Amino acid sequence: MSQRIPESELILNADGSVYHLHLKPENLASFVFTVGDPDRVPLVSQYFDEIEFQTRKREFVTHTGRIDGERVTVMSTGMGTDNIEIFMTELDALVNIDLESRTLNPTHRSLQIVRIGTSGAMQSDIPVGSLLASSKAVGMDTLMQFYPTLNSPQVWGEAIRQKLKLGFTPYQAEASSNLLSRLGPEFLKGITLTCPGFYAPQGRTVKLKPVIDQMLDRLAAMEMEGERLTNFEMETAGYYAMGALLGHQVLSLNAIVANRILKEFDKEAEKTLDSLIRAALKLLVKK
Ligand SMILES: O=P(O)(O)O[C@H]1O[C@H](CO)[C@@H](O)[C@H]1O
Ligand SMILES: O=c1cc[nH]c(=O)[nH]1
Repeated sequence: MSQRIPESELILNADGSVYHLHLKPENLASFVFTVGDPDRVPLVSQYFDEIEFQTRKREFVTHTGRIDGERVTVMSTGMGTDNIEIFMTELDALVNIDLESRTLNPTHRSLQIVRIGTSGAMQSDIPVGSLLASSKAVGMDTLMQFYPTLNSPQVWGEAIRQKLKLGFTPYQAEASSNLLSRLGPEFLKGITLTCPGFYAPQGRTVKLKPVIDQMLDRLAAMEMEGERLTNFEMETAGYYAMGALLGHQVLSLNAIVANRILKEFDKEAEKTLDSLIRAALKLLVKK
C-alpha cells in the first residue's frame, strides 16, 4: 500500500469532500467540461438532459448530469493557472486517491477534461468569432518551476525566452492527441500563449506601460517549423502540464473574442461562446 497522505497535505471538508472543489468521488463524471466564469456553468448544463448534482464553493461551481445517457460534469475554475493547479490536483485526488485510507488507488483512472474558454487572437487572419483548439500551449507563468520537468518538447519556451529576453524559461505542453483528433472542421488549430495576467502580461497598455516593449508584435512575428503563436489566454498551459504529469487527457478550446492586431472585440461574443459550447459537446461520444 502507498504512503498515507496527511490531513494537512490533502485537506478534506467535514463531509469528506475535497477542500476547494467541495466534491466527493461520486459527484464527478469521467468527462469534464470546464469554464472560467461560474455564470457559464448553466450555459453548458442547459444542454444536459438532466442534472443530478449541483454544488458551489468559491469560484468552483459544479453541475453533473447526462447527455444522451452519457454522464458528464461541467465545472468553473475561475481565472489563472494557480486555480488550475488546485483544480487538477483535487480532480485527480477524487479518482486516484482513496479518501478514506488516504492512499493511492492501485489502478490509475484517466479523466477527459475539455476547457471551453475565451481568448484573444494575436494574428490578423484569425478573426473574432473563430473557434480555435490549442494543439500546444506555452506557459509564461511560474507554476512549472514547482513540479517535475515535462517530457514534451520545450522549443517554444526557449525561443520566447530569447526573443523577449526573459529572466525565466516558459514551459510548453501538449493537448491530448485523442481529443484533438475528434474535433470537427469548424476548429482552427494553434499554439496558445498562457499568461499570468490579462493586461501587461498579454502586452496591453491601459495606464501602466508594460516593461516588455512591442510584446504583441514580437510574439506574433515568431515562426518555427512552419508554426506560429496564435492566441493569448490564462489557463491552457497549466491544464496541459498538470494533465501530462497527472495522467489525464486535456484539450483547451477557445472562442476568439478579441483580435489584438486589428484591435477588435467580438460584438457577438455570447453567440460565439454558445457555438463553442455546442461544438465542444460533440466530443462527448457514446461508449
Ligand atoms: O473565458 P475564460 O475561460 O475565463 O478564459 C479567458 O478569459 C479570462 C480573462 O478574461 C481568462 O480566464 C482567460 O483565460
Ligand atoms: O485577449 C484576451 C481575451 C480573452 N481572454 C484573454 O486572456 N485574453
